[in-house]
Amino acid sequence: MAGKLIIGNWKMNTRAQSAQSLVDALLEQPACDQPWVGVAAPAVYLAALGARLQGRSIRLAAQDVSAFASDGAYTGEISAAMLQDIGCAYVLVGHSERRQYFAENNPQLLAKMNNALAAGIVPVLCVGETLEQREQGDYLEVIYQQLAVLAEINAGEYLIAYEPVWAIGTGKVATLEQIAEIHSAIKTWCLQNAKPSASIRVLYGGSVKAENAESILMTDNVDGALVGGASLDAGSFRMICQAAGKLI
Ligand SMILES: O=C(CO)COP(=O)(O)O
Repeated sequence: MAGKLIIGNWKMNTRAQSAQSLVDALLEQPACDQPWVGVAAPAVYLAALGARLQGRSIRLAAQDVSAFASDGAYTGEISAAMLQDIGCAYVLVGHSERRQYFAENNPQLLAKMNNALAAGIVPVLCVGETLEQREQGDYLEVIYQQLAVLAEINAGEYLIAYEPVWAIGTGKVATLEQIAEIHSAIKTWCLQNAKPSASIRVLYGGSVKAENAESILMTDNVDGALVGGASLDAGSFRMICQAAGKLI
């Protein structure tokens, strides 16, 4: 798909009613009800939102998927097949908050990626360095280690999201130069090391807002945005989607 992709990551926010209202508000906006717009809602609301989105263009996304492939005795887990069953098109894999709070590592993330791909869901591998890693200067090495998962994947369509940890929820957006440097490095690494599908697409995430979306989306090698806080406000998210729509 050409053009820019926008995925809103709601994280652990909303209630059944507010999740429904948010999706309803987005569906009313032609800029948002597009196949290049996705919403990553909390797992417990995905089924209801999937039903609401049937026949519409906005894509449903999950925030995580189990590393276990098949049904079975894995209390609390949600499989890729379950996510596919309720209409998820995308799933986030290895978000920095999951790496931080759940110690997710490359072997687990590879299993999650493969499970999503086997279920026909496009996984979005999230990578990014902490402030300390950036200040130490070895941030590219950190990102390459996170990307190493992709070298183990044989086929299938996936996305990458570059989210510098220091820019998430902080209001500190990376500069356009920093974004361009990393996105270009990610694509070069993938060309040399991964067995990608048709194209390598890299989204940027970290304090993307209505005010900065257009300049970020116009930056070299930025194929879209993964939006946290601003995706919880229908007006802000609409403006970000509008900025993306102008660039098709
Ligand atoms: O983590 C993010 C999206 O996955 C970014 O969050 P913010 O847009 O709130 O900084």
